[in-house]
Amino acid sequence: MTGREWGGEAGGGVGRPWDEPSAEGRGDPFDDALALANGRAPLRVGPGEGPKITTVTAPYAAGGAVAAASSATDGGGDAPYTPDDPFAPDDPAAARSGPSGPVDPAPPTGPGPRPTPAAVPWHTARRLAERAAPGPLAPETSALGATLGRTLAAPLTALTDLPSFDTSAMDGWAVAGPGPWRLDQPADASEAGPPSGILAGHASTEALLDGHAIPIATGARVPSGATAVLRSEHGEVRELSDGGRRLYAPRPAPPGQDIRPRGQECRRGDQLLPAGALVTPAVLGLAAAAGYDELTAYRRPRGEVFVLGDELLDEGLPRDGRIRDALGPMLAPWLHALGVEVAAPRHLADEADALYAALAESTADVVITTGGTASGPVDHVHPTLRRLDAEVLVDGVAVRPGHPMLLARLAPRRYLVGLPGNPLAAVSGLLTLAEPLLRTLTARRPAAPYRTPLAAAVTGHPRDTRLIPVSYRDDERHGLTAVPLRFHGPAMLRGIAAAEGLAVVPPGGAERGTELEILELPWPAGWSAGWTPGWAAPGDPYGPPEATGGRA
Ligand SMILES: Nc1nc2c(c(=O)[nH]1)N[C@H]1C(S)=C(S)[C@@H](COP(=O)(O)OP(=O)(O)OC[C@H]3O[C@@H](n4cnc5c(N)ncnc54)[C@H](O)[C@@H]3O)O[C@H]1N2
Ligand code: MOO
Repeated sequence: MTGREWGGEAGGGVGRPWDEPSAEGRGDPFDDALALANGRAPLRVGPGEGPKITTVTAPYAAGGAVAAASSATDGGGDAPYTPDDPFAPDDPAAARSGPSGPVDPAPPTGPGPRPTPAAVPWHTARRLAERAAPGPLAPETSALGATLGRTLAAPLTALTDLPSFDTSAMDGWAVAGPGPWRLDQPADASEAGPPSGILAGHASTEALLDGHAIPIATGARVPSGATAVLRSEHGEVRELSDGGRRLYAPRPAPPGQDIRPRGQECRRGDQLLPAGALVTPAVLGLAAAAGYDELTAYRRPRGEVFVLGDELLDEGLPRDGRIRDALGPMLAPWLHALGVEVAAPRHLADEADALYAALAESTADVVITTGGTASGPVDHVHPTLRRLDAEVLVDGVAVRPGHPMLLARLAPRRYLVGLPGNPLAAVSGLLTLAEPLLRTLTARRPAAPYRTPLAAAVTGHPRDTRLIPVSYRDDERHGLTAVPLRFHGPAMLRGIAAAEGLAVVPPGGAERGTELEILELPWPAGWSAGWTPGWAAPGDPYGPPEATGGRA
């Protein structure tokens, strides 16, 4: 299969900057990685190039004897930590690993030892995930509020001038010509009560005569003939002997003062935002101001989360060797922030048939599984994908934590991201594979590349990229730096919970002061905060009991 065929499903109608040829060229590294991920020989692998197939020697060990021997110091192992705050300096013992061991080249049909293609480099995996889908899902026209977090499928064009009439910017008087002015009352002013003048929303049809003034409120339509607005604190009203009143100003009121002219912000037909803009709360406000009741935005992908693991509990304290599910509560809102319409996570029993049935029945655009990606006795993800004849696009990534993560195409335009069960490894898989895939499906733009110097050295993995939670520090001496956080073991969430991003540490590590790429987390801006899924009461990540779909 060529690279073009591989990305060749019907497109979604937007320009795709990612179609540009990459520095790695088209076809070869991607096709080779894809072929190997599906247990086929790469199209062409020159001497010393490309991934290699090795053979498993130890039961359930994806990495064989060498991986088992190195597990205490592998990115998959947890370095010893003192109970300390997560902002303490990184522990250099935290990320060392031996090379992958040999594996059997023939794919077995059940869980356990299996051929393991050498992991795809981290940046390549992200690009494969970004290109896995041919483009965004179909655009849909929805009520304004329903488009929050989606991407505009068409430019936002002003349906009206803004402001749509000459508007008073201040409370005071509309005046015509130079002062002093004879003070009028609007025709509908009541005899009793204080003079209100022209209020916002009450269009005056009477022209203001030269030398006259009329009270006006902020936001009210300025009457024709008015040349300026005089603020209430800048004028003085004096009673006249004829019963009338006169308005005096200590300074002249230049023409146009405190009037927002019609069309100041935009003219009808002006483009306010291009197609591809993310619908934020501010965009909703702008669209409403510009006259929109609904918007056309790309549909959110429908996502399902299948949480695998007989050891997982939905509530209470860990007990009897069982632990709380940390991933269901975390992934649903995180996926929502990435643009997914996510169903209540379902726990599935560690049974191959349960996973097979769930995947075969799912109609979601994107299925996320957690756990079961390795080669243990109940790790059913790989065998089930083979049983479903899914096309594995990425099978293992050279990143710590999270290296057993995978990406597969279940059917045209339906995808599965297999996240490892260790919670921080799952976060790594989410940002490495799910985020770029979802970015394409939702037509979101990639975050601007962002690099920040490290506040402290970070030990690297000898061959793999490392993702490490960081928090920003800004001080006069060093400026903005990224502080590596502790508690970044694959099974830990304490570091990431305190983090503002994940630093991308190259193989071999990075010295203090090295500028590293930072993966932003979707919530620092906080715009998706407060989301309550339709399927769950606050604090109940699994929704109603009938939606849990399995035992806890
Ligand atoms: N022999 C080897 N064993 C393992 C290797 C290896 O290379 N050789 N890799 C390790 C790494 S690294 C990871 S990551 C895990 C991936 O395993 P799975 O994806 O199959 O995940 P599980 O075995 O189901 O679970 C791993 C771990 O995570 C806990 N877990 C699972 N789900 C949850 C959840 N929803 N909330 C909280 N914790 C969860 C589970 O109890 C296990 O402790 O494989 C290693 N093994
Ligand atoms: O260390 Mo594993 O890498 O938890 O993915």
